Amino acid sequence: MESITLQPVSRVDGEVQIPGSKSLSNRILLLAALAEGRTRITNLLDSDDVRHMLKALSQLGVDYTLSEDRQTCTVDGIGSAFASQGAELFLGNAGTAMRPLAAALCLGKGDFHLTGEPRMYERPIGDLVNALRALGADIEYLRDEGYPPLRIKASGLSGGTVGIRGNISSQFLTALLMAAPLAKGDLHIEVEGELVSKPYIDITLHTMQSFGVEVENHDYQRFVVRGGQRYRSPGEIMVEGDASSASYFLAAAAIAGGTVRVYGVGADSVQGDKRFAEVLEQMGARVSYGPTWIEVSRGDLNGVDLDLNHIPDAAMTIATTALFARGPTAIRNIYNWRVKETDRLAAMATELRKVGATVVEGEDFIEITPPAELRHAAVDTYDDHRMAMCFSLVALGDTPVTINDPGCTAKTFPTYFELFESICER
Ligand SMILES: O=C(O)C1=C[C@@H](OP(=O)(O)O)[C@@H](O)[C@H](O)C1
Ligand SMILES: C=C(OP(=O)(O)O)C(=O)O
Repeated sequence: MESITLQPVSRVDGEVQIPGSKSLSNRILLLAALAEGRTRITNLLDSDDVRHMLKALSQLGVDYTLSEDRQTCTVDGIGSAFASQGAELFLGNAGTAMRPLAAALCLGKGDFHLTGEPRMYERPIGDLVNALRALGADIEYLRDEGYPPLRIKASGLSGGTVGIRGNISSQFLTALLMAAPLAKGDLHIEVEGELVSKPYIDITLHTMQSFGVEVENHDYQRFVVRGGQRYRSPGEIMVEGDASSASYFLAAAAIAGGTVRVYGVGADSVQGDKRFAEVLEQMGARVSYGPTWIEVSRGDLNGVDLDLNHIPDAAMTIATTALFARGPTAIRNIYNWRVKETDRLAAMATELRKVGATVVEGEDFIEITPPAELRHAAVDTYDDHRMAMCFSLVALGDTPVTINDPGCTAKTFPTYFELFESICER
């Protein structure tokens, strides 16, 4: 389908079970593959990013079985690093596959090519490659210096002390941390500069702990991981619902509730994006929590001025929620929006203007002043699932919205538009 037009929605109400977290699904799959023993994973996300990880693991010789709905996966861990000759792994545009696999593959033996979609070749990986090279890895850039595709000739990683820059993507640190226990010696990792997207490191440490590995965390500045270890299967592990995916439903309730309750992510969630609900509350929505759910009801929304570096994905949802607030909203410290699925700062500014907002786009911030009346526009989505999902919220005003290429939500949320419809009243 080329585009979808959502007619104006007068009210939203209901309950939604949010599909599994992308971040947890891909971490758990990788660690289950490396671990000793069999792991039964439930509530796995079925989306493009996860399919890329699954296919890569299969090419690397990992045996697993999937249920018919692909949400239960039993993985037979190999109990060591990967060994393979000439594997070419196509990882689409999945950062959670590219970065962690690049590090994990260096641990083993063999020759690997990591490829992806054109946009993946514009997403930086140089900081991670530099750190891996310092630990003895042989990695070659096959096109542009600092970007995939990569060729890795693996022969193991040494221990030692290594620096990693933190200001572009936390996924570089995540990748090093997850590889570290299988390095030959103890690894001391020092974060250089600001660490962005910090809560994703908690997801990493939590997942490693589920697979039997403890990490010394010195205030997110220095990490120590003992080398020569193995991951151990926890037996069974359930993937939480995706907190970033939940943000669209919670925002819809804040704008046009009724009340919406999302199940799968709640107060007990390990995902930083659960804190999106706090931002809605600051804007004026009513929010309540259970251990595994969050509920939001409509409020009179006011604009906010916030540093949302800790929730970069859910922060995009605030940009379109801002269309329904009184006064301007500023979202700050989000430079790395520019190196994700698209340049999200530029894309967001362009499309918000199309629906009538006044927008200031800074190098690392965006300021949005809502229009008196929203305009019907055909919104371009730039092959970015979050652009498509964020702009669906425009239908909560009095005008329709047309979303071009809605199928791009398949990266993390293939069933998004169906579930969104399930809470809409017209
Ligand atoms: O580690 C992860 O699972 C992720 C980390 C974040 O990326 P950055 O660390 O690049 O901001 C986030 O945007 C991405 O969707 C998932
Ligand atoms: C930035 C994102 O994805 P990735 O895991 O590819 O970095 C995202 O899902 O918003």
